[in-house]
Amino acid sequence: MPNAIHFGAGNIGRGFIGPLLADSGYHVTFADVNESLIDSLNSHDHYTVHILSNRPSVTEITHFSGVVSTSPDLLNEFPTVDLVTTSVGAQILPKIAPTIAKGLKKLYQERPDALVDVIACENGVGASEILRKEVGKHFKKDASPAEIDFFDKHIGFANCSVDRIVPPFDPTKSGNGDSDKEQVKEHELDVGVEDFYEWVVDQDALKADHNIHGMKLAKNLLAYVERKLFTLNTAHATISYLGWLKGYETVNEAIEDKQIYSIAKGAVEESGRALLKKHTIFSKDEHERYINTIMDRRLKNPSVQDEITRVCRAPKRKLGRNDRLVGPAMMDYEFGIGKPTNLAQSIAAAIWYSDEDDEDAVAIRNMVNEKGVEAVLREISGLKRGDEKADQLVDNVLEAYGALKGELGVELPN
Ligand SMILES: NC(=O)c1ccc[n+]([C@@H]2O[C@H](COP(=O)([O-])OP(=O)(O)OC[C@H]3O[C@@H](n4cnc5c(N)ncnc54)[C@H](O)[C@@H]3O)[C@@H](O)[C@H]2O)c1
Ligand SMILES: O=P(O)(O)OC[C@@H](O)[C@@H](O)[C@H](O)[C@H](O)CO
Repeated sequence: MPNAIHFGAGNIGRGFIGPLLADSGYHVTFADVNESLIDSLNSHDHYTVHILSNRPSVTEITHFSGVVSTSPDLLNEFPTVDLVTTSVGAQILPKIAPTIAKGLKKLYQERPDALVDVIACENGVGASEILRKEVGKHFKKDASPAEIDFFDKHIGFANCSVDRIVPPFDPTKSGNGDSDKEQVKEHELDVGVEDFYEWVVDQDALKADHNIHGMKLAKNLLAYVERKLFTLNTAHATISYLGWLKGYETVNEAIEDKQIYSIAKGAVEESGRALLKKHTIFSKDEHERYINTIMDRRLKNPSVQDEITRVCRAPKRKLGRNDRLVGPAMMDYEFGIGKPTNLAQSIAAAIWYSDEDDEDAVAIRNMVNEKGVEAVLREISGLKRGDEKADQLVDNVLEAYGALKGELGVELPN
């Protein structure tokens, strides 16, 4: 039986990547910092994935175990590993890199001929490449030439696009009916997922053939990553930041607000125009269908009750230069498309987001109060002063930020 180590036993780990690996015959060792989650994984021989749709169904997941990611026991899993995957959050990748580096050294000692791939299943451009650089720094420190050769030639780091909405799971709120026996949550490992999924992996970066059902292989990975991040995630974030300011708690509530729907649709049209110019593999008709499926089917799925605070989480990452808001807005300027007014409203709403339980949001509000909004755009979003296009976006967002209160007709936080 092939073996996979998956870092992050959260929603995507248990609800998407873990199940695809298990269904393809892998034993999955989940590695997570959450000790009680690991105890639970080790004390159950199965858990259930609930498909949240108007035709609900369930799949039972078996052949998994858990290990605390900070425990030395995790290193003992590496000599038999075939594939390493992650879904911990892009900002966490540098934290797990030293462990992966140590594990790969152990793998080299016991199986110097092994070919192993590492796939970071995170929202973000080039996540596996970022992980490769981080792991490489640790692996290559004090490494022998043979070890360095092993790292460079035997370990693949393949970027991917990973798409499946996996909200916090509460079967009583799934919209599938409380009385439906199939939807009763058995234990805390159970997870609810939308029926749609897409996992596209860079075929040129893989060192081995892993035969995983549901994993699509493709060249032009950047096109798939940006199409997904700059459409699904752009709309999701826009709906959620504006929704939070208007007092909604779920994505379903916020998307029914006509003003929010219209800004979100405008934002994905603005990003879509640039995406089609940059990535010519997608036709205009195909992209229009892609947008419509997201806006009118996936994000409106009444069986998926997603929390706005989950979608808004980590706003520093989401305001990053290459992420879902600033990334497509800058692409509009770069491809001469014009002023992305809807994206600017979305960026402004993200800066206004002030959930006290979100440490990024608190840091952004403090920065706004101490240094002003422009500092957020320059320092967090990397919009360099003197770069003409970046300066245009800054002006556009500052205008949107000031007008947002009037536009939405709500009181905004300090
Ligand atoms: N949930 C979704 O709809 C969805 C869809 C596509 C992609 N993603 C991406 O998948 C990744 C995970 O998202 P999620 O929704 O599953 O989050 P989550 O919070 O449900 O799961 C993350 C898991 O990582 C663990 N973790 C955190 N730090 C760790 C560390 N240092 N070592 C080991 N484990 C650690 C946490 O304990 C948690 O169990 C993110 O990059 C997200 O953008 C999520
Ligand atoms: O996971 P994040 O924090 O990057 O973004 C929140 C959601 O938009 C995201 O998890 C989506 O549900 C997911 O990307 C769908 O594929």
